This record gives sequence, structure tokens and C-alpha cells, in this order.
Amino acid sequence: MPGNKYSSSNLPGTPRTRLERLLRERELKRFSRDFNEGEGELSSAQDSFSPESSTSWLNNEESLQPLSGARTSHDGGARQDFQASKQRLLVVANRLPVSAVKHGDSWQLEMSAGGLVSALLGVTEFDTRWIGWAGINVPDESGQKTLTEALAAKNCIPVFIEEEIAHQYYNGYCNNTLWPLFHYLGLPQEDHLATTRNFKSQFEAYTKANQCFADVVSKHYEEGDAVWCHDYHLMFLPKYLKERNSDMKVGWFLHTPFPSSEIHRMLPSRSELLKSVLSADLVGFHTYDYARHFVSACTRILGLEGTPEGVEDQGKLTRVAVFPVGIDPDRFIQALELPQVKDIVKELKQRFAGYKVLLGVDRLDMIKGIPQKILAFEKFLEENPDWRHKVVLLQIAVPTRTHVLKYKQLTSQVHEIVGRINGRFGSFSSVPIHHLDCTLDFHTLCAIYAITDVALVTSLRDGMNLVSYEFVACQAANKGVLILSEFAGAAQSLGAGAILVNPWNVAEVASSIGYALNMSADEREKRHHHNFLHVTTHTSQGWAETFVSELNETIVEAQLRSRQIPPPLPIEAAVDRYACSNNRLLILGFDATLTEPLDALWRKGNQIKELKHKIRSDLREPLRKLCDDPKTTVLVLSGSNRNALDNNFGDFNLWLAAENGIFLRATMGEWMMTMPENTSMDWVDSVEHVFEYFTQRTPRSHFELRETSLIWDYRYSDAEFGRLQARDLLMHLWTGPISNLSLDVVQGSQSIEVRSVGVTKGAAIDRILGEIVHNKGMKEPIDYVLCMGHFLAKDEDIYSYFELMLPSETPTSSSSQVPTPFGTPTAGSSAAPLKKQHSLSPGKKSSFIGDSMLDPMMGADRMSLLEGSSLINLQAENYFSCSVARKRSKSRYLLRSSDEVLELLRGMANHC
Ligand SMILES: O=P(O)(O)OC[C@H]1O[C@H](O[C@H]2O[C@H](CO)[C@@H](O)[C@H](O)[C@H]2O)[C@H](O)[C@@H](O)[C@@H]1O
Ligand SMILES: O=c1ccn([C@@H]2O[C@H](COP(=O)(O)OP(=O)(O)O)[C@@H](O)[C@H]2O)c(=O)[nH]1
Repeated sequence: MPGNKYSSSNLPGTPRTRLERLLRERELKRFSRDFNEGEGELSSAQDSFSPESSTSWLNNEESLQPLSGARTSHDGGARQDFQASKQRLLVVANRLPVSAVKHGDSWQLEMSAGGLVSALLGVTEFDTRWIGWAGINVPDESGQKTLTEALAAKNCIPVFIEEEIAHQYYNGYCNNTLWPLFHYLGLPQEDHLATTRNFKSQFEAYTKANQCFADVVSKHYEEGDAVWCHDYHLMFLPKYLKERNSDMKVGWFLHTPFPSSEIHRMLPSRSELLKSVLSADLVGFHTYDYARHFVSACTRILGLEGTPEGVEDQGKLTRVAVFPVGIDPDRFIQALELPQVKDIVKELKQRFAGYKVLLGVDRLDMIKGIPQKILAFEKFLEENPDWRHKVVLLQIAVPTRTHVLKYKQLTSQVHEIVGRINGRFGSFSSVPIHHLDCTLDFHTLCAIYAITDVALVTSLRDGMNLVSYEFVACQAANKGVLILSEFAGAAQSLGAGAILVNPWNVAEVASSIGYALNMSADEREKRHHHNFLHVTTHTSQGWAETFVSELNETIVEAQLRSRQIPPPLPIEAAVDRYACSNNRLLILGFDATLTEPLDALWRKGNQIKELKHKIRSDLREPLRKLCDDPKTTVLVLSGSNRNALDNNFGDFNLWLAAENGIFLRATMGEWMMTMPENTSMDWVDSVEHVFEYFTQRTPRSHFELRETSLIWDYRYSDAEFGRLQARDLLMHLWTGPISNLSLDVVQGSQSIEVRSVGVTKGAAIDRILGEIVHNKGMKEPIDYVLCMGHFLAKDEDIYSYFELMLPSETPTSSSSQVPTPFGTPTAGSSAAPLKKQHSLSPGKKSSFIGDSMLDPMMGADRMSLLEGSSLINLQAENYFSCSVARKRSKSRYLLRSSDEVLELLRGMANHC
């Protein structure tokens, strides 16, 4: 990106691979950090947001430290320099690290709870601005101004959302629809009478809220910034941002699980959300499973191509990668050394003397499996009477999303179970469960983690779960045991040191509690050591650095890739050159060039087969005009069979070349063959057998037996499955029927074609032109060529054919494997001797070009006629080779879709 000083491509001696570049960037960062630490100018505590306190907003007391990157007046010069070298990062999340809360008549800024805030507090490496929803309704302008100013001191920028929209966006679409769905809890029943339970109105509010975020981001964005969007609240944000500025560097990270595509497809707006997320440059998840689910949702629901790198849509890659979050362990480890924390530890130890302490810390959310945890504890007490009155469960249930009905119901349910169990197993002097509906301050939380013997994390699903990390960080002395749900993302990192459980299996959790309480000191030590090492080496700081480095890198790679993509066809210039030429040749592909766009076919479901090979109706008129222009020759050159071309173009005055140019006819005349030497179909039975086998096993795939080739087409099948089947099919072909035959296997993006060696459009064009020139009795040289199609790589030799006709100073696009004009070096091409073949299907009348029996005037002589008569006089500026919707191409130009083809042909037709 121009002006982006963080593009590693700007560095001298640029490393060539992504890994090299990322390692180098890391090293530079480490160097810069070490340097500054050595100077003693910057301590991370100074530079980061301090969450341990809250402040009154109206009083504007500055007891909170600013977020990283805030410039304060007492900054020294070195600090300024270091700050200046930091990359600007806009963190955009629904929640700001502080929430404005009303206390009586005044407002206070309080620390927000939840893992996302905790994770991002550790991010100090960047010059960060945090953009998020203010969390409260502030309708008046002066109120908004005051809050904005108060937040600015923390480098926070509020997004104000009107109350009803915020309600439907946050309580409705986010937390009543996306949240339960992404955690495998299904969708709520839609209720048309209640707007809050109506997908449509909630969805509209969601899009509006995302627009509000986009407005604020755009306002604060500076060129070169990295914009990091967070979580399911902001799935539309990447799209809105890119629409405003396509150069913006946009990453999106999901903190929750991304469910299996079978779950995601239940969502009414499933496609829009996926497409929007794909507008980002980089998409990140906590675990490989979530990333895998996302890619397969894109392939199955959107029909796009999933690659090991991410998701590809017409050559545009959205990178998808895994970035497991961590915590800032030092914050916890250092807190335990504070006298006030030590006091709380002492007090708690006295309070629970003689008891083993089990701990749960969760937002009071149905995904956290709090009822299941408590029921498992009940079962444990039931089965282990010896442990009664020797063990307590402390359950900290942080209130959350209290306006959502399901959360209210959960609160009552949990209270009821706790009451019942305490009644059952409690005594005058003790109760087994201490359940607190509250938010703890940071120091108390650390102290509780430190005195705990067994932490119980029983989430039914959880993106990561940072409580498990925090517990481990605070257990250096105690070496307590972690019981961890296998459905939390953390199970993939802390699984080896924890006791993994299925939270739905209450009996298993109960017995795990027993196992943990009785575990030997030696085993506890080993398990703790393993997890402690992980928690202290996989920090939130590293997480953010890796994500932003990858984002920078993704942009560099996209630039490199886009350099290989042909530039867009300058339609106006192509039309102008056409207008002032005298003898023009238009070579047009058919499928995906002149046919309906795939999207339209896709939607029409079962009618696909009928519609598949039809020319777009809106193209008929301009095409007819072009065909009827005496100064223009139109040739449709396609892989399709003769029938398909006859049916579509029989009433146009043009030339048709079917089966990649093997058959040729003017629509006024008979079909003839250009390359009879390439039409042997001896191999067809054995290949057909394999194609049949795979067609039966791949729903919505089909194969087509053409006169000179066989094609298996899986473009309407599930993309992922289709690709797997295609790989398998190729293996079968190579090891079986074609292993000893001289055949070409041509892979399309969603097809596999088997044809005789040497049959390509480039090989056929020479003879086709010979025939056309002769047939039309052309006297004037061709001075304009448009050669345009969605051609397979193998058939792109046609572009090179014309390149070689240009005056010699014109650079050619490729020098290897190109046919020479009027005779290619390829085996079986026009240079080979012509001979009659008898493998054509009966019923079609064909002549061979060069077959003296059928047409004594045609043949090899005609080729030399053309060669010798310089009937092509093409200047570079009059040659337009153009790929349609295939970005990896040797063509000079690119048109993105058949819509643009329409625009071009209409423009030309205006000059007929
Ligand atoms: O902001 P709230 O609606 O009150 O909810 C709090 C946060 O909950 C979710 O946290 C997730 O992020 C954690 C860090 O990556 C992860 O460990 C945890 O498993 C997730 O549930 C939510 O995704 C955040 O957006 C909320 O802020
Ligand atoms: O009273 C509390 C208890 C916990 N937490 C924090 O809330 C976060 C919970 O994150 P987790 O990833 O476990 O789950 P989430 O709530 O984000 O789904 C942790 O960082 C806790 O330290 C908090 O802010 N206040």
C-alpha cells in the first residue's frame, strides 16, 4: 500500500517468503522493544490501560491510565520517537474497555468485564485507538461531547447508537440470535408480534449499528492504519469499511466458536454475513476447527473455493488463519505480590480453613454450563459423603446481558438449583455452594484464583475461555488442578495439563472432581508446569502482534498477487480502436463469456441443466449488430459441442468453432473439421467408466460425452466435496485407463476434461483463420483482434498466437509453448499432416478442411495462402486479448464477468 511504512516490502533486501518476512518483522520488533527497555523510557505498565480501578466520568478524575499509545505532555523525546515508530492500530469492538455507568445522578467509567476486554488490555505494542459502543444511550449532543472527551483520555472513541437500535442490535441480533447459534444452541423462535424477537427488525438494527461503527472508523482512519474488527457484533463492518476505502487494511477476528456449516446455514442472513466477513483482508479464529468451519461454510453456502490459505473468490483471496488468544500473565503474577492482594489471600485462607476450594468464574451465560457444573458438584457430594463439609464451591457469576430473556431465566434457574443443594447438604455452620452474582475487582479475583484447589470450567461451548488461563497464571504456589470442558477453545492449548471433561456428562464431571481432589502433589505439579509454560509463553501481546503482522503481510502478498493479474480491459479504448478499424476479428468464448452468470443459475436450482448453455438474452441484440457489420467477423470459439452452438447461434451471421476448434462452420454453411488427426476416441469407454462412477457418487455433478472429448463437470456440486472427488478421479485416471495413452487431462476450476493431445484453441485457430479468410475472400488485412473468453489455461495459447503476429518490438506475454503463426510446433497441431479419421459420431455431416474428396479447394494450400498474403496486419494497440473472470491468465486484459462483456459488446455495436 503506498505510504504504508509497515509493509515489509519497503525494507531493503526484502525476504521473499511470508515466513521469512514475518520472522524478520518479529525480530525488528524485538530489537526495538529491547532497545527501549534498555533505555528505560517505557514501561509496559506506564503504557497500558490499567484496569484495576474505575473513575467518575463527570468528575473526570484521571485515575485510569490511558491506553497504549496515548501521548502525555510529560513524554520524553525517546518515548516520542518510540511512539512515532509504533504502528497505528484501530481496535474496533462492540465493547470499550470501560463502560459508562450511571450512579445516582452521576456517571462513572468502570472496567468492562469479559474475555475480549481482558485479551486486548495486554496489547501494548501498537499506537492503539479503541473504537466501541458507548454502552449507554446518550441522546443529547452535549452529553455525547462530554463522554467523548472523557473517553479520549483513555484513547477510546465512542460509537453512539440510538437506544432502540442498540437494543435490537445488541440484545436482539447479537445476543439472542448470533450468540446462541454460534454456540450450537440453535435459533430462537421468531415472534412476529414482538419486534425484539423478529429477525428482520433485529437484522436491520444490526446493519444500522454496523454502519454507525463504519462512520466512526472512517472518521478516525489515517492512511497506513491497521483496522482490527472484533467479533460477531461486527460482521458487516469489513464490507462497509472496504466500500468506503478499498485500500484500508482490515482484519476481523472472531472470539466465539464458528460453528459447523450445518449450523451456520440455519441463519436467514447466512450468505450476506459470510460475504461481508470475506471483504476483510485477514480473518482470524481461536482454533483450527473454527477456521475450518468458516472455510467450509464459504465453500458450501457461497460455492467459493477454500484453499489452505483461505477463501478464494475469482482470484481474490481472503486469508483465514488461526490466532489463539492468551492473557497478560505478568499482570496476574505481579498482582499476587501486592500487599493488598496478599491481605485478601490471607483473609480467604482463614475463611475457608479446613476446606478444599472449588472455583467457577463465569459470566452468567447459558454457554458457560453453570447449572451442569452445580449438578455435577451435587452428584459428587451425593457419592462422596466423606467430602461433605470439607469442600466448598465458590461460583462467581458475573451478571451479563441482563435485558435478554434467556439470561434472566438462567439466573432464576441457577438460584433455584443452588438453593436446593445448599438446603440438601448445608448445615448451620456451612453451606457447600457460595454463589455470588457479582463482578469482582481485579485484586480480589487474583486472590481467589490463588487460593483455589480446583477450578471448574464446564462451558458447553466457549470461544477460548480466559478464566482457565488466569487461574493457571495465579497457581505458581498452590499448583491447583484445572477441570476443563473439551468444548472450550482453551482445551486445545491447556488440554494436556487439565482434566478434560464433557460438561454434559454430569457423572464424568463429578468423578473428575473426586480425581482432582485426591490427585498426588507430583501429578499436580507436572500438570501445572505444562499449563503454566503455555500461559506464560502464549500471551495476548504475542497474539495481537502476530495478527497485525499477518495483516500487514497479507496486504503485501495481495499486492504481489495483483501484479500477476491482468489489468481491467479499458473498454472505452477497445471500443474506440474498434470504431476506427476496417477489418475486425472478434473471437468470443461461449460458456461463462456469453452465458448467464453462474449466480443466477445457482438460484434457479433445478433448472440449472436447461439454462446452463444459453446465451444471455440481453447479449443477443448487440451481438447481432456486430455479426451483421460487413467490416466485422465474429467467431464463437468454444469447448461446447456443435449442438450447443447450433442451438444458440444458428440464426446469427457468424462463425462457430466447436469442441475447442476441431469443428468449424459459418452459420450459413456446413460443419467441417480442422484437426481430423486429433479425433480418435479409442480411449473413451474406459474413461467414461470412471466418469460414470464419480458422477453417481457426487451429487449434482454430471459428465458430457462430446465428439472429441469427455468432460466431468462438478460446478453445481458442493465445492469442497467436488474438489475431493476430482482429486480422487484424477488418481483413478492416471493409474488406470489413460496411463499408457497419449491424452491430455485438462483441469478446469470445477471440471476435468480428457481430450487428445494437442487439441487446444491455439492449435486450431491457425486453420480456422485460413478457412475464414479464404471463405470470405478477404482482401483487406485484419487490423483489429479482440480475443476474449473464460478459457482454460491450456487454451490460452490462442492469446500467444496473436502476440506473435505483432510487430517485433511489441513485447510478447509468454514465449514458451506458443504456436507459431500458421503452424504450431505442438504434436498433433495444424503442422501435422492431415488425414481422414472415422471416429466422428454419425448423423452430423462434416467435411474435413483439407479433405480433397469433400472439398478439393480447401486444404494445406489454403494455409500457405494466408501465410504468404500478410492478411493480418495487427498493431499492438489494436490487439485485445482478454480473460473473462479468470484472474490467473496470460491475457493482456481482464473483464470480471459477462456483465462487463455485455457493456463492451454494446459499446462496439453502437459503432456498427
Ligand atoms: O460484552 P458482553 O456482551 O458483556 O460479553 C463479554 C464478552 O464475551 C465474549 O467473549 C469471548 O471472548 C473471549 C476472548 O477471546 C473468549 O475467551 C471467550 O470464550 C468468548 O466468549 C464475546 O465474544 C465478547 O465479544 C464479549 O465482549
Ligand atoms: O468479576 C469478574 C470476573 C471475571 N472477569 C473477567 O472476565 C473474563 C472472562 O473471559 P472468558 O474468556 O473466560 O469468557 P467470556 O466472558 O469472555 O465469555 C476474564 O478475563 C475474567 O478475568 C471480570 O472482568 N470480572
